[in-house]
Amino acid sequence: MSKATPEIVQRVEELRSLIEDHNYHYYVLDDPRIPDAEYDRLFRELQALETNYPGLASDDSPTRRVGSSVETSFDEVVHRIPMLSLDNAFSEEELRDFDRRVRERLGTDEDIQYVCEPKLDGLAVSLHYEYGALRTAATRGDGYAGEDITANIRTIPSVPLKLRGDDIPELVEVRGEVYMPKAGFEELNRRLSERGEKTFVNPRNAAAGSLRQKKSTVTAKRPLEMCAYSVAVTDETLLPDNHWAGLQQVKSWGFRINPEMRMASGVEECLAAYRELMEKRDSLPYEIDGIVFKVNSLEQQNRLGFVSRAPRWAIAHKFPAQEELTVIEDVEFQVGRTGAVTPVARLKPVFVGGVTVSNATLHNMDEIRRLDARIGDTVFIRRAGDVIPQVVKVVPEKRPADAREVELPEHCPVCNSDVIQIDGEAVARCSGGLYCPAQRKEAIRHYASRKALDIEGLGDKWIDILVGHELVETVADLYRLKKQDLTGLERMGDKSASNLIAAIDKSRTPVLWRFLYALGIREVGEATAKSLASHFGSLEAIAAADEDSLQQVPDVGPIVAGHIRSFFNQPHNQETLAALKDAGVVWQQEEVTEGDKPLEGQTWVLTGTLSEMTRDEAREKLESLGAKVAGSVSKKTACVVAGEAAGSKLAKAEQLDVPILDEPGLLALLKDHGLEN
Ligand SMILES: NC(=O)c1ccc[n+]([C@@H]2O[C@H](COP(=O)([O-])OP(=O)(O)OC[C@H]3O[C@@H](n4cnc5c(N)ncnc54)[C@H](O)[C@@H]3O)[C@@H](O)[C@H]2O)c1
Ligand SMILES: [Zn+2]
Repeated sequence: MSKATPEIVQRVEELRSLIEDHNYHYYVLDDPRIPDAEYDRLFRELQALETNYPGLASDDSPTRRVGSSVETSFDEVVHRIPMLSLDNAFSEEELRDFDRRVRERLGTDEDIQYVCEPKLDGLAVSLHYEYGALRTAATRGDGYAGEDITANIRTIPSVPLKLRGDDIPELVEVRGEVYMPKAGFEELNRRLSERGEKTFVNPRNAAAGSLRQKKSTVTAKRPLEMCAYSVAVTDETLLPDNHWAGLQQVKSWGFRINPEMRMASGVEECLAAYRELMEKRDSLPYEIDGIVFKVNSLEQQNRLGFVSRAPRWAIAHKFPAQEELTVIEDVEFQVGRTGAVTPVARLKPVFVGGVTVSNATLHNMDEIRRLDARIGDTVFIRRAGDVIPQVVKVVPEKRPADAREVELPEHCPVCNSDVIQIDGEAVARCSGGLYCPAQRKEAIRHYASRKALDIEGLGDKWIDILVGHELVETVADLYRLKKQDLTGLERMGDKSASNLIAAIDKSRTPVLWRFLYALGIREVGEATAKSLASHFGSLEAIAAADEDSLQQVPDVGPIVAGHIRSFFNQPHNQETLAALKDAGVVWQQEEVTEGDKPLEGQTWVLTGTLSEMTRDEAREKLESLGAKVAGSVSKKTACVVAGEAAGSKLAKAEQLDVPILDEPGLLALLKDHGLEN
């Protein structure tokens, strides 16, 4: 063995202090500064140096100790039996080595019986029960003493406060993992980020942060669960002689144990269990970062014993890391089909979660500001399962001097229309909705939809074909299509081509509100389109109105007015409207069209005096919605409109249980159907 050079001595010192520092951020602050994979590399580098240069070994080294000594406001709990860590295997080879060492130490060639347990990614807790009642709960801390978190533990529903069953030993210690299921983690982070608060990097840190709250009322609101994975009692004869049976005992006392747990005989079965669990990893409702193999026989466990920080009878075979560090090389903006302009980080390619990742979403500008992410920054990338990779954290210490802030582009990178960020909305949008190629299919789909121009047969399939063959770029192109353009396209027969052309043709004379709605202006739904149409009377008037005049219209507030204005301000949208006109599309201010008679088949009765309109006007309006207006009330009457001083007809309606509407009710109904007074 060679003697350590000064460089090596220095590196060992450096690694020790780095690791101590990372331990502090991870275990005490629950806010790691580097991903676990990165930490594990530093740890292994130190382990390797200490093995190669035994002269450098030291009891103070983090490789000999567990966790981090904690100085917190929690009371200290000294562990009766130390709470150790686990050795890791990162490859099949390392697992085989472990199994070989176990057999050598036990002096046997026979297959070892192992219990395979998912390695839940949370934090270890130790629970003490006296006479079956929960007394104290502690975190692992530095392995010898942890924090008293009894009040917080009590808020976790899967922790029994009293053990079930009869012959329970006087003193029982159950250990297990407290963790936060994936769904609860996503939800918690969503809530935190909405409030602009700091989010958790992963479910493990969220679980630790939640359990180590000063106020147990906060912990109670966090979705924590617990699974037991070991048990100890003062009198060992009271327990079965193997780990598996011990866990069944714990289960019978009312604890949850992990349902994926199984037995394996020999290392090959362990490796098979590893592969199977790995397959399942993404579909489990909680995060696991590997599988723990434990020698089942307690007698064998005792013979194997411990080294400084871990038992010799167990090992954690790790899964590929789901978090890694990389660098944001650039941020580009993508335009979605509804015009949302989304920042995407271009990354220095990094292998994470089993694949090479070179892009990650940054969601929106608020998220970038919350993370304080800049181009050039070193960041944590997280890729768990099929979820799109996310930037979860910036490492501020690694920010280069020339890091650049991310700016929202003023113009759509696809169509060059203005990008609009409305106050109070997180998402920025391209305002060239009618023209923008990124929004093309969605714009056509909306234009043709039932409530808009109702072009029968123009569904996703046709839209894909028409756009794919570049026959249609904007909705105006629909009206230039000829049958011969369509026949022969992907299985489209003569008949369906003729039908489509006919359906498009039928849509040339829409009523104004439908046309307005069909334009797909953000936040202009059916009701708003109706209000706008009846208020302004023509598209030209709406296009020319300023934000103040737009806000005169009921249900148009500043946000909607902003969207309308920016839509009509876009030259490309104006061109498309002109092209529609050229193509012979005429929109008309006719209030109710054939087929849009919501009161069809109903008989209404008017009684009493109305203040806002005459009875004749009310009758006309109801008739325009399809109602028949009659003079007397019967069981068949759909509704009676009762104004001031209504008399016998109202009484009759009440007697017959016919619905009654007062004047404000009538006005609201008419307004809903675009009939303003
Ligand atoms: N990113 C950082 O800065 C940083 C710092 C310190 C530690 N870490 C990470 O923490 C880990 C090392 O910490 P560790 O000492 O807690 O070891 P560990 O997490 O690798 O293994 C021990 C722990 O596994 C857990 N566990 C889950 N299921 C279990 C089961 N069925 N049986 C027994 N234990 C089970 C227990 O909480 C136990 O304490 C590494 O993954 C390391 O990357 C990261
Ligand atoms: Zn655009």
